[in-house]
Amino acid sequence: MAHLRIALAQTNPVVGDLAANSAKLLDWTRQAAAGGAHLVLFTEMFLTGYPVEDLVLRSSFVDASIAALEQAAARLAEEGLGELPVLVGFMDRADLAPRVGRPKGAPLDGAALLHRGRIVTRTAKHHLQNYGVFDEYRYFVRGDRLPVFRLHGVDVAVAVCEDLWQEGGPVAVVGQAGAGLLVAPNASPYERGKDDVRLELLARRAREAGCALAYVNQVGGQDELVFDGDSIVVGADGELVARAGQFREELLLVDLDLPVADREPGRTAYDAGDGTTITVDRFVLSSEPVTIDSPVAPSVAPRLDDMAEVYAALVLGVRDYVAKNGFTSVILALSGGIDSALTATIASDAIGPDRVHVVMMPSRYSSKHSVADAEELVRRQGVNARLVPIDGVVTGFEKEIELTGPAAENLQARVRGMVLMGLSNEHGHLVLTTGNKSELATGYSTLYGDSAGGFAPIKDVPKTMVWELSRWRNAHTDGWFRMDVARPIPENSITKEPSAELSPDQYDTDSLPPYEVLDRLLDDYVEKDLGSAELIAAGHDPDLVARVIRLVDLAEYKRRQHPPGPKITPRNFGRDRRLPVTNRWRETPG
Ligand SMILES: Nc1ncnc2c1ncn2[C@@H]1O[C@H](COP(=O)(O)OP(=O)(O)OC[C@H]2O[C@@H]([n+]3cccc(C(=O)O)c3)[C@H](O)[C@@H]2O)[C@@H](O)[C@H]1O
Ligand SMILES: Nc1ncnc2c1ncn2[C@@H]1O[C@H](COP(=O)(O)OP(=O)(O)OP(=O)(O)O)[C@@H](O)[C@H]1O
Ligand SMILES: NC(=O)CC[C@H](N)C(=O)O
Repeated sequence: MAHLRIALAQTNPVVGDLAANSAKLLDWTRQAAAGGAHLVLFTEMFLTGYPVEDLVLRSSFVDASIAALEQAAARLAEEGLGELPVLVGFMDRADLAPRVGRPKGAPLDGAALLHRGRIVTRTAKHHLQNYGVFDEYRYFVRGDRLPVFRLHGVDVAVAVCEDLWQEGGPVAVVGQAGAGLLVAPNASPYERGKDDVRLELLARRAREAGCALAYVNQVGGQDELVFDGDSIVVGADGELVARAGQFREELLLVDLDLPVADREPGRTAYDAGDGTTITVDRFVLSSEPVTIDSPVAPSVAPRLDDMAEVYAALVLGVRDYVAKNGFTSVILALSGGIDSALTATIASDAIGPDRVHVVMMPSRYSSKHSVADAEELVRRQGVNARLVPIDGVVTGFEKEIELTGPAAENLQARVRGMVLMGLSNEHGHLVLTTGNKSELATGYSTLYGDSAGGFAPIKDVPKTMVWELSRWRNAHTDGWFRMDVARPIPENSITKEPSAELSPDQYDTDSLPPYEVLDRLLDDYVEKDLGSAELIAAGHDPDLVARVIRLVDLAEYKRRQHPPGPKITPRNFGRDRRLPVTNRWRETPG
């Protein structure tokens, strides 16, 4: 057996900030060296951040990525870290003709090994995923080389993220070619339940590859995606060896006993089992074995439960959107209802209540308890609050333009939106909008009113889960919240019947079915894409199916104008679900 101590750098890069990401590479490599690591692994496209979307189409950005890689190799050596091999993701360019409509030089989702001031080898993602939130085929060409480098007598193979998720390709080739360790840089966004899927997948791939597998994942928020980290090492038998924490940065050091390499260096082409050929390039970096005098105990971070995971994703999504976009404070409208209460709580936990500003804006239809519930939240959390009664503005507007029915009702929501945007302009706060997924699905919000804002923390949270999360948060005071308050949400906001309070005695259930019924139907229609016949066969009421499908379909234009917010379900409104706005296809006639 040979030994290796590997360091998994589960870090939070910033998209487009090559200088900051390079500085982080240096800093974390220094820490890994201090920890006695023999190899450091960074995440997929770490130098550029992930996903960079149409920045890939800018030749200048690809050039900058390659230049940053070259500079990083030199800088590591200058800083005395050259002896420690570093595997890092970056954007590369292939020696290929580009596909139609794309820039010259065909971009690659690449990874490189840096050692002694040089780029020792490069590889690139082979499987280009083009489903869900991903568009890799739009951007990249397929990698067709698989490096296997010998490090202290162990053969180490490299595969990039999606290459683990597909049958055939790099994993199948490692199985044929042989290696002692497979390492994989990843940028795998969070959604509910994905951590269990990942662990099972990695166990299976390790067995297929016939070697241990080290999986390092990005952490942090990037627009509507949240990366959860949760880096994992499994043995060749698929058994879990080590696991990093979720939703936080961590340098995970793992000691591994691995088989001594016995294959000859050289280049060999393999049938990848997916209709392609992959060339394995086996070479020696170092053959001398190492001993590990004081082994590190294998660390398996405790798992968050399901609601804790979702809550952590929302908090991190808000924290990183705020910080990475240069804001220091947020503002939102606080009604005393549960949506704005939960949004305020997430914001307080993300950036601290001293940086959260709430505005209470009662109208003539606001109930007494709404104002009292909002004030109670302010008292519990210590957020900055101001009261702006909107009746005078609404009445002034009505004097000039006569509006009736829904047009008059929406005016209140729009005046509130205007107040928020005014205060945002004046003080530089980011406006958080409070709509949940059930409302977004059915179009139950006022355009340029309560949907106005820059970021939408709970837009992917169905209303029934809004209550669940609120109860969960009131029962927990974990150390990673930036607000150290027990039971931050007034119980009355959780238990009262939901109402838009845009007209007298108005309740959501006047126009919508109970949320338990609605959310089940929305899940089947939006997330599972069932057609109307399948929905009825699944037990949903036929009249309700027709009504809800119509509401969902007609609200596409509102969703298209809604701000981004963190994805937590397998299918969010945004990158996961792209429908035409101008669209006459209907599941049900009418
Ligand atoms: N295809 C299309 N493409 C682009 N724009 C389109 C459009 N169809 C309509 N429009 C525009 O959209 C307007 C209608 O949308 P909008 O102005 O929003 O108004 P609308 O959807 O008619 O009314 C808002 C609804 O949301 C409910 N609401 C409001 C506020 C808060 C809550 C809550 O409980 O949280 C619920 C309220 O009770 C009402 O049912 C039209 O007047 C038109 O200007
Ligand atoms: N009186 C109010 N003061 C301040 N903001 C309000 C007020 N009424 C509504 N809002 C804002 O408009 C959003 C839409 O709220 P609305 O009361 O219409 O129903 P909701 O969707 O159930 O939300 P919530 O549960 O937060 O009340 C609220 O989340 C809040 O941001
Ligand atoms: N960046 C990637 O290649 C990620 C793809 C992969 N299926 C995932 O979510 O985890």
